[in-house]
Amino acid sequence: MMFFLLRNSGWLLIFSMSSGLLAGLSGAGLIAVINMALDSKQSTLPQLGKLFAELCALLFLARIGSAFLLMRLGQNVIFNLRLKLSRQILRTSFPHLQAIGPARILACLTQDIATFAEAFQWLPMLCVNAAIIGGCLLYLGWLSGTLLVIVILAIIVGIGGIQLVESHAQHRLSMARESDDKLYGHFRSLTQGMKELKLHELRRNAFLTDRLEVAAKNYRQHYLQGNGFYILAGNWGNILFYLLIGTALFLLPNIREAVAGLSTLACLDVVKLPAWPDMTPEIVRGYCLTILYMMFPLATLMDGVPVWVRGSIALKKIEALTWDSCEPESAETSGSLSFADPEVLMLNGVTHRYRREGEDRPFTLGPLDLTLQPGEVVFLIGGNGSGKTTLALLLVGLYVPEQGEIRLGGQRISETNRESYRQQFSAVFSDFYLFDSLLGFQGKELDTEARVYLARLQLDHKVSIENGEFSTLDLSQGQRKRLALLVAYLEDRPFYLFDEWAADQDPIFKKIFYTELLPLLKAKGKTVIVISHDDHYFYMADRCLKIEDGALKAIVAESPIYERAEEGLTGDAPIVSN
Ligand SMILES: Nc1ncnc2c1ncn2[C@@H]1O[C@H](COP(=O)(O)OP(=O)(O)OP(=O)(O)O)[C@@H](O)[C@H]1O
Repeated sequence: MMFFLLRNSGWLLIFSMSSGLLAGLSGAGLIAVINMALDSKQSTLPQLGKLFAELCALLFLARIGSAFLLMRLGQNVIFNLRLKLSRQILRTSFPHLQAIGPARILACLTQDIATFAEAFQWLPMLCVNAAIIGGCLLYLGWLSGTLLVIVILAIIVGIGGIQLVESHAQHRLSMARESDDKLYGHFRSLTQGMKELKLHELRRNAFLTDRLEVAAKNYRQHYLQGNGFYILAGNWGNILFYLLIGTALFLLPNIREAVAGLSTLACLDVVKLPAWPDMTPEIVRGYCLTILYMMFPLATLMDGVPVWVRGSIALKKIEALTWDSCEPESAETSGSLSFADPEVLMLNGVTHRYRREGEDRPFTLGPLDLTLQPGEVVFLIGGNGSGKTTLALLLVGLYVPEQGEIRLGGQRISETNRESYRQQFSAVFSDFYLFDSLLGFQGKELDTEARVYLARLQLDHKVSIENGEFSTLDLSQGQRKRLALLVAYLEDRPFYLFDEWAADQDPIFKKIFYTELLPLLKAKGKTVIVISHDDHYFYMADRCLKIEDGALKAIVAESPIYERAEEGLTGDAPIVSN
């Protein structure tokens, strides 16, 4: 974690740490002055008082400086991390994001960053307290080298004990974090499957007890064990300091007598034993004061260690989400080749395969060849799981063909121009997402233009648009899909893809979609790919392509399904004729 900080804001970290060190040294200096004042004559008190006031001011300024700098550093790092992570997610290939899964990504964006931020809130305290302890040790060394050795030995024993439990604690906290991922997945099911859970008591109970409760229990268990070890370690360190005070107060002043008594008992030669320091009352008082003064920083340090460890685990977790950030952030930076529209789109021998663990026969789409002409309306039809959406994702460039190639206007689509290629498509997927404003659109006439489409899509009585913001998104699924269509219209791109767009529309709007909106796009020279199960409207397509188990078949005019559609519906007259 420290390397991460140094990499990101090295100078700020160095300044804040130096300031923390100054605070620590001034704190230790204050103890020394107090100790001297307790023992000094009346005549030296004014000088000591002046020194005391100066050290107080220095401590105040250094602590504030260090805390502010570290707070700023922390917030800078969190800000950068949030943006970097979001950018990385957007640059990661779509299949990789699918493989990671939304629960893990969400846990990373919320939980891990929050834990990391929490660790940062401790950082100022950790640094200042570490510096205070350092300063106190220096003062102890100045008081008596022997006492410093004893304290350092105690610290080594303390740290040894802490190390002993730390690996266990860290392991448990890592496991708690793993359980957290699972919990997030269940929380997603809880919020998204609300209706299904409410309607089925047995399912609800099974979900609560077998899934959510188990994951929550695991989390609690690992968290308690992990932090329990830290509590043990913290208190072990604490009691060690009382033992040190006891040693100085009761043992060391009588050490000669105690050693002599013991050696007589053991028949040892006392003269060969090392001489013990003279423990003057001033030294003992200074020593006890310093140890007492060190106890609070030490306890804070101990409390902060698990937070710091959790922060490190969160950071590792963030870094472990190996984003394959190979995609350029924007079409301009991708070294893109521009595509003049309208263009012919060709798929030659394109394949895509899903690999899933434990699956005997992975689904494979293709190899398939397909040519789409500008201004063509093509319907993609086929049974569930036949590969329509997979083909759609390949067409829009979200999936990269494993074999074969895609060409637009003769240009082969590769890593360098894929981002530009994707910008040629407007799509409404069956699992579309609707933003609450017209993000990424510019122009003074945007609201006016959008309002025209709102009226055409019969949404103007439900939604209004002001400065590109929709007044509401609390709409039915069909209405929300119409808004998504409006956004697609405004994008005005050469290729349109609708994945079962009409599935949620009522018969009247279905008819408007197939008989008016699609011909309008065709008239504008757009290439339109429509995934549809509405065989009543297949006659509106220039071509119908059927997918069966990943293989593409063109349905020619003589095909029964096409004929049936043509026979049944040639009488449908468009409602709007422009
Ligand atoms: N992300 C994925 N990982 C693994 N397998 C997948 C994934 N997405 C789809 N599949 C599998 O690929 C096959 C084709 O899926 P696809 O979604 O393309 O079908 P579809 O024709 O659009 O179906 P539907 O009409 O039900 O939407 C299915 O067998 C599906 O289980």
